[in-house]
Amino acid sequence: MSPIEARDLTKRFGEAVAVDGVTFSVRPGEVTGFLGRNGAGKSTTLRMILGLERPTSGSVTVDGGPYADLVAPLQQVGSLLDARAVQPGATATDHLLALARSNGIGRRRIGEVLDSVGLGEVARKRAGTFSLGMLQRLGLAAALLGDPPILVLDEPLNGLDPEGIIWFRGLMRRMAAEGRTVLVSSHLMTEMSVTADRLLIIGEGRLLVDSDMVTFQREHEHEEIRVRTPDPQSLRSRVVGAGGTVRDLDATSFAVSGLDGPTVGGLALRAGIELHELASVRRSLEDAFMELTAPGAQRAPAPARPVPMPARPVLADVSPTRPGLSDGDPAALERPATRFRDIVRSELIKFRSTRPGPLIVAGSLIAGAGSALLFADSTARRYPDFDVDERRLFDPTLTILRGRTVLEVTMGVLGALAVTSEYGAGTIAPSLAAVPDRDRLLAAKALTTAGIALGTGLAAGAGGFLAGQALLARRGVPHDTLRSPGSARAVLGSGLHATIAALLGLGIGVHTRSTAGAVSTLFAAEWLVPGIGPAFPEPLPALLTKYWLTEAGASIFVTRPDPEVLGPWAGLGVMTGSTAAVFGSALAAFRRRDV
Ligand SMILES: Nc1ncnc2c1ncn2[C@@H]1O[C@H](COP(=O)(O)OP(=O)(O)OP(=O)(O)O)[C@@H](O)[C@H]1O
Repeated sequence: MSPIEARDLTKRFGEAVAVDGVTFSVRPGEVTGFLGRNGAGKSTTLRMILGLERPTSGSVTVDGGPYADLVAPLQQVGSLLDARAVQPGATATDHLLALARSNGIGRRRIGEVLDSVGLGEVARKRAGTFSLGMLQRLGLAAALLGDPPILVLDEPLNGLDPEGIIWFRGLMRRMAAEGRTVLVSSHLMTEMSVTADRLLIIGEGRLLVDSDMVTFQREHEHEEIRVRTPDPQSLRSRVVGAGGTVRDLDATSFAVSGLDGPTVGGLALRAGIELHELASVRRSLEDAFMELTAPGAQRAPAPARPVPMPARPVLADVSPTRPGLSDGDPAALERPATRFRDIVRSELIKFRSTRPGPLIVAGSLIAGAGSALLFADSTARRYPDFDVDERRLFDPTLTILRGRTVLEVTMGVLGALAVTSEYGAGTIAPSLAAVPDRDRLLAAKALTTAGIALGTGLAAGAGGFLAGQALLARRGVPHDTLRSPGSARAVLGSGLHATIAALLGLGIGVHTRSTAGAVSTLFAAEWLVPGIGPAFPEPLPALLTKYWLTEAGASIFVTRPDPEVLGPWAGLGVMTGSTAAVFGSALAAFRRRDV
C-alpha cells in the first residue's frame, strides 16, 4: 500500500467537475510533482487527500486509510495548502504552538523548525507583518512540526525568492532521500523538472500524465525541426512517409521529430514544395506541458499503472504510525494518539494569540461592572421619587444586572469568533488537518469558549453586583446582599447566561462562517426580534417576552416573582434548549460540509 493512493477520485461542485476520476499512487523516497494549470484541480485533489473536502465519488487513502483516521495527524502527514492562512495578530511562535499543542508536540520543536526554515530571528514577530515568502517558510515550518513521513504541499514556491527556491529544492530532495513521501503541486514545469522524481500532470480535472521524470524528459525534451510552408499537407505526408513524427503548430507550420533538418529540406526540394522556414529548435518540457494541458486538448485518462514499492523508508523516525501498519516500529509506538486535553490547550492558545479575544473579555468585564454602576447610580437618583408600588416591586439585584445585554452580545461574539476568525483567516484548513475529527475540534472550541464565558460572566456579574450594591447602600437605597433571596442565583446566572450566549454565538458562527454575519444574527436575536415584537397583535408580544430565547434567559436575574416572565430556571432552560438546537444543527453542518 502506497502512502497516498487515489482511486477514481472525483469532485463535482454543482455541474462543474473539478476532479474527474483521478487514480494515482505516491511513493515514498521520491518527490512527486503534481502539475497543472490554474484551475486544473490540484488544490481540490490535495484538499481531498487531507480530508478537507469529501470526494463526490472514488476514494483517497493516506497511510492505508482515510485521513480522518490518522491517530496523530501532524506526525504522520505535514501539509501546506495556503501560506496566507495565518491569524495576522499571532506571532510565528504562537501560530506553530497552537498547531503543535493540538497534536501533543512539545514547545522545543517550534524553535527547531523555525530555525530550520530560516525564521528563527522573527519567531516573536506577528505573522501579519510577514512577506509571502516568509509565510511560505512559516507554512513549511508548520508542515515539518511533527517530523512527518509524508508531506503534501500546495504551490509552496509561490513568493519564494531565488535563494528561497534553491533552499526549498534542497529541502525537498533531502526529505525524499530520507525516505519520506513528498507530494508537491506546482504550475511550473521547469521547476518540477529539477525538483521532482515523478510527475503527475492534471488538466481540466483529469490525470494526463503519470510518469517518472526521466521518462517524461526523454519523451518530450528533444530537438525538433520546425517547418513553415504554404503546402503543409503534402510535406507532412512525405515527412511521415520518411519515418518522421509530426506535431501541428498552426495552419501553415508543424514540428517534426525523428528526422533532421537536411532530410526534411531534401524531402521538400524533391517534391518541389516551397519552404518559408526550416529551423532546428529545442522542444522544452514547458512546451510539452502547455500542449498537453491546452484547454480542450484531445486526451485520454492516463492508465493507472501498478506502482512497485521501493525499499522501506530509511529513517526509523519517519515510518508510518498508523496502528497495524507500523510493523512494530518503536518510533510509531511512542506516538500517542491526539488527546482531547491537547486540543483544548491548542484552542486556548488560539484565543490568547488572536487580538479580539482577550480584548472582548476585558471589555466585557469593564462594560458589565460599569453598566451595573451606571444603573445603580441612576436608580439611586430616582429612588426618592418612587411611589409605594414602585418601592414594593423594587428589585435591586435585577436593576444592577441589567448590563447582562451587553455581556450577552459580547460573549456571543466571543463564541462566534472561535470559528469565524478561523474561516476569515483561512486557518480552519490547517486546524482541521491537525484535528480531522470535527466533533472533537468543535467540542474543544465549545469547552474553551464556555470556560472563558463562564469566568467572564461570573466576574462581571459578581463585580457589578458587589460594586452596585455598595453604591446603593452608600446612597441609602434598599439593596441586596449575596444572601438576599435570589441574589446569589442571579450572580451565578450571570455566568451561566454568558456561557449559553457564547455557545449560541459559536453555533451561529459555524452556520454563518463570517464574523459580520454572526454579529448581525446576534444583534437580531438580542434586540431586533424583541424590539419589533410589540408591533404585532397579541399574543405574539406576550409570547416573545416569555419564550424568546434571550428574553426567557434573562429571567435568571429576576429575584421577585413576575407572572409576565418564566421562572428563572425554566427561562434559562428555554435559552439552553434554543442554544442546544442551534449548536446541534451547527455540529451537523460542520461535520457534513467541505472545509
Ligand atoms: N468550493 C468550490 N466551489 C465551486 N467550484 C470550486 C470550488 N473549489 C474549486 N472549484 C473549481 O474547481 C476547479 C479546480 O480548482 P482547484 O482550486 O482545485 O484548481 P488548482 O489546480 O489548484 O488551481 P490553482 O493553481 O489556480 O490553485 C476550478 O474550476 C475551481 O473554480
